[in-house]
Amino acid sequence: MEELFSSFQNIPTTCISDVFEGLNNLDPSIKPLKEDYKFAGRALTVKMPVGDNLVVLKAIREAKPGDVIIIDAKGDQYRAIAGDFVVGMAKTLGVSAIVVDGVIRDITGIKNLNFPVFCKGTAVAASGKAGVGEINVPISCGGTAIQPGDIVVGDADGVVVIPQSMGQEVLEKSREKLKKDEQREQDVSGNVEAIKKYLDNMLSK
Ligand SMILES: O=C([O-])CC(=O)C(=O)O
Repeated sequence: MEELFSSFQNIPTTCISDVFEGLNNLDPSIKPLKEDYKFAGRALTVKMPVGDNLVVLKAIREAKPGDVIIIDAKGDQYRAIAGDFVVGMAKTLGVSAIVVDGVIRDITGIKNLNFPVFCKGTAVAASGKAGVGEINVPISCGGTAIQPGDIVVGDADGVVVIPQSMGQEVLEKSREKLKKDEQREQDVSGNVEAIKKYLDNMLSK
C-alpha cells in the first residue's frame, strides 16, 4: 500500500481525473494553501457537525502515519476546523494531509508549517469542542463519496479520490495517460506545422 501511495505522488491529479472522466474529483473550491503541495495517502474520514471540531482532534489522535484526514464539514465557511496549533499536532504525528470542505484559521502559521492543507479558505472564528462526530465512516466531501481507506491524491489542481479496490488498476491507467499527454506535448511543442496538423486532425473528426 505504501508503494502505491508513493507511486500516486508522481502522477498529476489531472491524469487520475481523466481516467475517471472527472467523476471522482472534489469540488474545485477545495484548494491547496500552497501550490506546491502534493500528497497521496489513505483516507481517514471525519464527519463533523458545523462548528464543532472535537472529532478532528480524535481523528488526529487515531491517525496512522501517512493517513490523509479528510473531513465532511458540510461546506461551513464561518468556523475554522483547525488552526496552526491543531494542524501542527497532525503534522508532528505523521498525518500526510488535511482535506476539508470547510475553512481553517491562522493561515500564516499553517503556511509556515509547510504541511498540505486543502480547504475552501480561511475564517477567524474557532469551532466549539462539545464532542459529537464520527471517524472512519463513509462521508461526502466536496460532492464526492469517500470510504475510509480510499486513496486520496492532491496537488495544485485539486483533489481526487480513488476507491481502495481500484488502486493498482487506476495507477496503471493514470501512468498510461501521463505518457500519452507527454508524447502529445512532445509531438507538437514549438512546431507550428505540427500544431496545425494536430488541430486539423482533431477538427476533422
Ligand atoms: O483550537 C482550535 O480549534 C483552532 C485553533 O485555534 C488552533 O488550532 O490553533
